[in-house]
Amino acid sequence: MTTIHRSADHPRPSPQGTGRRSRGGTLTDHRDLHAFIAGLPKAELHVHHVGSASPRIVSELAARHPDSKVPTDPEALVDYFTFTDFAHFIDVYLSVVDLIRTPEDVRLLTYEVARDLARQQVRYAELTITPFSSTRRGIDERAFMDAIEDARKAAEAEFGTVLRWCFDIPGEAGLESAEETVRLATDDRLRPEGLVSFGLGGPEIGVPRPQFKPYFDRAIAAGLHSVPHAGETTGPETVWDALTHLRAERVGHGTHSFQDPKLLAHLAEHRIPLEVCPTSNIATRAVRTLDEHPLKEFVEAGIVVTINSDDPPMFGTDLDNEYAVAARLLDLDERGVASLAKNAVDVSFLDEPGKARIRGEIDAYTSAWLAP
Ligand SMILES: O=C(O)c1cccc(C(=O)CC[C@H]2O[C@@H](n3cnc4c(=O)[nH]cnc43)[C@H](O)[C@@H]2O)c1
Ligand SMILES: [Zn+2]
Repeated sequence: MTTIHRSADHPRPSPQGTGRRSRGGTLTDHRDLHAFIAGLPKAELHVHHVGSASPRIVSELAARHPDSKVPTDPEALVDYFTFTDFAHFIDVYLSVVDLIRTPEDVRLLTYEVARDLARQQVRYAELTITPFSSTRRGIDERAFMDAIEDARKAAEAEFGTVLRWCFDIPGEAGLESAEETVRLATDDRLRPEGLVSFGLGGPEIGVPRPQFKPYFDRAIAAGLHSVPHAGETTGPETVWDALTHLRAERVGHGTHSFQDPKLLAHLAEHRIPLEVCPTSNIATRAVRTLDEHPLKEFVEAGIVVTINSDDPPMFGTDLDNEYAVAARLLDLDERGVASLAKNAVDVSFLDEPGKARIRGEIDAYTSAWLAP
């Protein structure tokens, strides 16, 4: 694993505010900025389905399936969700995947994840789902698609949160998983209405990106957008591979891009956004401390960045906290945070009327907040 080590160590990340100009020209207390973020309409572009299972959802699933090794007690879950490295994170992640055994589990998870997003004023989310992990565990493919679609429609009607899907290949599971994922994503009889993109997740070490080119070609030919993870735990060459071979339109993480100035310039020039997930990078130990996170270097290089939560309960975070972290790293006031939130809307795969509606909400909320 390529790990960024640049300054003194810190414990668990905690966003801190600095004085910033705000309402009526006074300095913004960081508590004000947190309150602003909490009410800000947002879009989340990089968040995993199973990785979004809150302690409440995990407990409910574990109670349904008591033979699981996943603890049901929320306090024990905090320890369980402390990772020694990325490989350990994936082991724990798969133990939670093992809790999802029936279409009703899939529906519960999806619907409850939408409820948690709505609580944070998330108006639109692209949820990364790994259908291979469920179908290989015996969930019927038709029932799986119906469960996510049923939850999507209910969530939009009841919470007002629009969900879309990214189906990702769990790369370490091999080309069999790639074939199965692209089949599920492109078969007209199965492909869910909410599916907009195609991804690649799991460990990067020992899982070269180019081998997945034929599967991305098929997904792209079927109208899906390409959004692989790359440069999370390996270097900039993986990001180049994702751009060249997988035709990435956005890059999941892209953290180690900062090691290659030519790559930074390319991402900026071609307006290829990075889906940045700061706390995730600390929790999986891809980056040592938040102060060493390259977010600011990306912005200074002119790259479009979006702020995301990845696997929020597993990383002890949520989207609001990720915006607070970004505000601190980039020294942003309310307008700066609102502009970050609009980046995510702009580069999302939502239709134009939907984007215009959320942009309008962000502007109206920000103006009302800053009004004297
Ligand atoms: O489901 C299986 O049986 C299976 C077998 C072998 C390997 C895998 C995986 O590698 C699954 C990885 C899983 O992790 C998800 N994920 C969540 N957060 C991240 C992240 O920060 N970076 C990369 N992957 C992540 C991803 O969606 C994969 O589904 C599974
Ligand atoms: Zn991810």
